[in-house]
Amino acid sequence: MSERRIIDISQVLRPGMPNWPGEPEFGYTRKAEISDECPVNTGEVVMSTHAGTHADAPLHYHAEGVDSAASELSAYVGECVVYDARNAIDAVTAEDIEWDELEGAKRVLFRTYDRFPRAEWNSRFSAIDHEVVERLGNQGVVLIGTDTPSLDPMTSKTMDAHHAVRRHDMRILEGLVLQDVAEGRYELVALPLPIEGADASPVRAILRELP
Ligand SMILES: N[C@@H](CC(=O)c1ccccc1NC=O)C(=O)O
Ligand SMILES: [Zn+2]
Ligand SMILES: [Zn+2]
Repeated sequence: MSERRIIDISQVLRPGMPNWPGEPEFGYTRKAEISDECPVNTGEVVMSTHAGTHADAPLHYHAEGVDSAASELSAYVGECVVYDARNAIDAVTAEDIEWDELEGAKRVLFRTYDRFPRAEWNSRFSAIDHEVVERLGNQGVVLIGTDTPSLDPMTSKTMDAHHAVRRHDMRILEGLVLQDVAEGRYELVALPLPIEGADASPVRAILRELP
C-alpha cells in the first residue's frame, strides 16, 4: 500500500513575510531558554489574523458571523479542485473560467500567481469576481480558496466577493501557495485553530493526491 503524497500549500510564517499594510508584523520571540536552570525553550507569537495562509471566519465580514472557534470544520476537509486562473487580469471573472472543469466541485482553489510573491507585498493581486462566487455557491461549492491575500481587491470597501460567500454560507481560504501544484482534483485539509472571538485563523493547508 503506497502512502498518498502530501503537498504543503502553506506559507512559512517568518519575520519580514509579506503582510497587510498596517497590520502587526509577524514575530516569534523566545521567552524561556534552555539552560542549567530551565529545561525547555518556549516562545511567543504575534501576528495578524490575516497573515500567511489563513481561513477567514464569517465574523471577519459579518458582525454577527461565527468566530474561528465556532466554525464548523466540514468545509475545510475533503475533495477539492485546484483551478489555474493565471489567464485572469485584475480579477477572475466568469468569462475567464472553463466551467466544465468545475462541475461537481465542492471546494475550489484558484491559482492566480505564476510564482508566489514570497519577498514583498503585492497590492495588485487578482481578486475573484463576486459573480464567480455567486455561481459557485449556486453550484453547491462549500469553500473557495485563493493564492492571493483576499477574494476582494485590496482597496475594496464593499467586499462583494466576501458577501457573496456569506449569502451561500461558504468558507474562505486565502494566501495559499499553489505555484507547484498541477491543476486537478485533490483532497484538502486546512483547519482553522479554535481561537475564541477571532475573525480569522492561520491554517496548515495540505493537499493529498487522491487514491
Ligand atoms: N479582506 C482581507 C483582509 C482585509 O480586508 C484587511 C486585513 C487587514 C487589515 C485591513 C483589511 N481590510 C481593510 O479594509 C482578508 O479577507 O483577508
Ligand atoms: Zn483574510
Ligand atoms: Zn478574506
